[in-house]
Parts: sequence; structure tokens; C-alpha cells
Amino acid sequence: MICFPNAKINLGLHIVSKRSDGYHDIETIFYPMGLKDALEIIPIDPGSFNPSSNERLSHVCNKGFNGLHPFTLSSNERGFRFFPSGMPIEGDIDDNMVIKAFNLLATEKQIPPIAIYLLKKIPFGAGLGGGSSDAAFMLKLLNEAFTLGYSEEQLCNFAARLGADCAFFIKNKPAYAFGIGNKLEEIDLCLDTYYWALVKPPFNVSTKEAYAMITPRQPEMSLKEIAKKPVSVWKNRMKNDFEVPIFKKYPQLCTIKEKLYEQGAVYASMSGSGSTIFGLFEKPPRLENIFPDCFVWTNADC
Ligand SMILES: C[C@](O)(CO)[C@H](O)COP(=O)(O)OP(=O)(O)OC[C@H]1O[C@@H](n2ccc(N)nc2=O)[C@H](O)[C@@H]1O
Ligand SMILES: Nc1ncnc2c1ncn2[C@@H]1O[C@H](COP(=O)(O)OP(=O)(O)OP(=O)(O)O)[C@@H](O)[C@H]1O
Repeated sequence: MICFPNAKINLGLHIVSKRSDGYHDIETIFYPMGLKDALEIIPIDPGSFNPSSNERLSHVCNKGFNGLHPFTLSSNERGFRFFPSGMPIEGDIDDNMVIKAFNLLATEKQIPPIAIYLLKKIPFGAGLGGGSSDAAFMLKLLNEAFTLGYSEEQLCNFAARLGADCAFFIKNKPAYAFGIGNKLEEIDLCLDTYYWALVKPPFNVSTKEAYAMITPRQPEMSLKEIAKKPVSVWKNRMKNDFEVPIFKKYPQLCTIKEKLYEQGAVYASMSGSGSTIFGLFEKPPRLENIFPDCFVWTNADC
């Protein structure tokens, strides 16, 4: 069974207060993006497992897969084999969000041995929630593949244990988020007629370090109200509180935002704690050669 975990962006982000557990209460609007990883699970018989089945994801590996990172094989006594590909993720296998999701459900239910294939196309340390999305989609995939019987609400609760952003990806619909980002209210916001551009420079921003730079503040107007106003006024109303300290540390990000406006964006902002800057366009953006060192994605050619 295969699924395609997508990225998110934050349309505005207010960091409201610091909590006693070290986390921050925030408000933001999550909006799903068409940039996707690919995640596949295949039940295996451990006795007859054949590593040559590594080819399974080849049909989605064409565009963007640079071929430099061959599938690596690993396993553990809990009964999975993990085959990551695409952009390499640092760290131990048990630190991968997909494996954290597997381990979480495996402590609750009996899950048969599986091969897990993850093709990474969403940049990480990017404010795009790629790891959170992989984890949430893994929960949904396991629930469906092995009829575990969890409700959407139960899956959201599991997801919230894996990361503040994770719960959003269970329903994966435009949502106003509050609390630490895990309390969600679906909102009626459809931006399907617009074009999106995501621009990520060749450096990452640590979410933890970004929060440490913030002095929380109560917003003058809730993002829920600002989002109801026409997109044309968002430029002067909708803010991401991370931008001031992060742009100070990384001026290149401010330049990217300015360039997106120069190219005709009706709204541009940093997503999450960075380092991706997104632009919302009424016409397909022409960004060739404008951001030579950056990862650039747009839905204009989809
Ligand atoms: C920046 C956002 O992406 C905006 O949507 C999220 O708030 C971050 O969500 P996330 O990456 O899922 O965050 P987690 O993996 O749960 O937390 C990473 C670190 O960010 C900080 N953190 C995260 C969320 C939050 N509401 N307050 C925080 O202070 C904590 O120091 C935490 O140790
Ligand atoms: N499957 C995964 N995909 C991406 N990153 C992962 C994954 N598993 C673990 N990580 C680790 O989690 C870190 C955060 O990745 P992720 O893409 O979720 O966050 P982000 O881009 O900072 O987005 P946000 O701040 O919006 O949550 C990465 O730096 C990486 O080391």
C-alpha cells in the first residue's frame, strides 16, 4: 500500500506565550501543499524476504531522485525493514519520524513484519513539516493496511505525541491551529485558483533554536479573522513572528521574499520557522534562474 505525504505551509504564525513545559502556544493556519514524499509499506515474510524487492518504488523515483543515495537496508527485532531514498536524512533509523510512528503503534497493536519504503522529496529543516507528514501518513497507512480500527480522533492523538505539527496531517485540510499547534479547527479557505512557489535556500533552520529567539506576544487580531479578508490585504496584515529574528540571522531569506513580490506574488512569507519562503501568485510564476542556489518548487507545471 502506498501513500504520498505532502508538505504544509503556515499562512501566518503568531507565537502567543511560553508554556511551563518549554513549548509555546501559537496560532497559525496550516495549508496543504502539492509537494510530496512517497511512502509504501509491504507485508513481508521474514523467512523469505528478498532484498532485491528494493526496486518497488522505482516508478516514483524519476523526477528529483538523483540516484546518489541508493536504498539502504536495515532492520530490527520489531519486524520491519526500512529503505529510505531521495534526500538523505541524518541520524539513526529510530530517529526517523516514520519509524517513530511505526514504533508507537507497534507498542499498542500487533503489526505484521513490513518493508517500509520512503522516498524523500520534501526538504527538511525547512518549515514544510515533511517529517511530521511522513509520521502522520504512516499512522494512517498502518491503520488502513492492518485494519487497526483507530478513529481519526485517536490517530490525531497518536500524531500529537510524535510532534506538534503532526496532527494536522491526519485530516490534511486547511485548518486554524492553536495550543502548541495540535488543536485544530477546519476552516473554509480554498486557494486552488492560485499558483504556489516554495523557495528554500541551501541551509536549514532548527525549529528549537528558532523558538528560543522569540519573545511571545498577544496578537492584535487573530489569524482566523485575517484569513477571512481578501488575499490582496494579507501582505500588510498576515505575519509570521519568526520572520524578524530569523531574517536578522539569515538576510538571504528576506531577499528571497522581496524577489517573490518582485515576480508578482500577491502574498509571500516564511513558512513555520524557515528556511522556506513561499509565494502565492495569480499567474504561473516564472522563476527560472532567479534562485540559482535554492530548491524551488511550484505547482505551475503540475
Ligand atoms: C514551527 C512550526 O512548524 C509551525 O507550524 C511548529 O510549531 C513546529 O512543529 P514541530 O516541528 O512538529 O515541533 P516539535 O518537533 O514538536 O518540537 C520541536 C521543538 O520546537 C519547540 N516548539 C515546538 C512547537 C511549539 N508549539 N512550541 C515550541 O517551543 C520545542 O523546543 C520543541 O522541542
Ligand atoms: N521522515 C523524515 N523526514 C524529514 N525529516 C525527518 C524525518 N525523520 C526525522 N527527521 C528529522 O526531523 C527534522 C525536522 O524535519 P521536518 O521536515 O519535520 O521539519 P521542518 O522542515 O523543520 O518542518 P516544521 O518546522 O514545519 O515541522 C529533520 O531535521 C530531520 O533530522
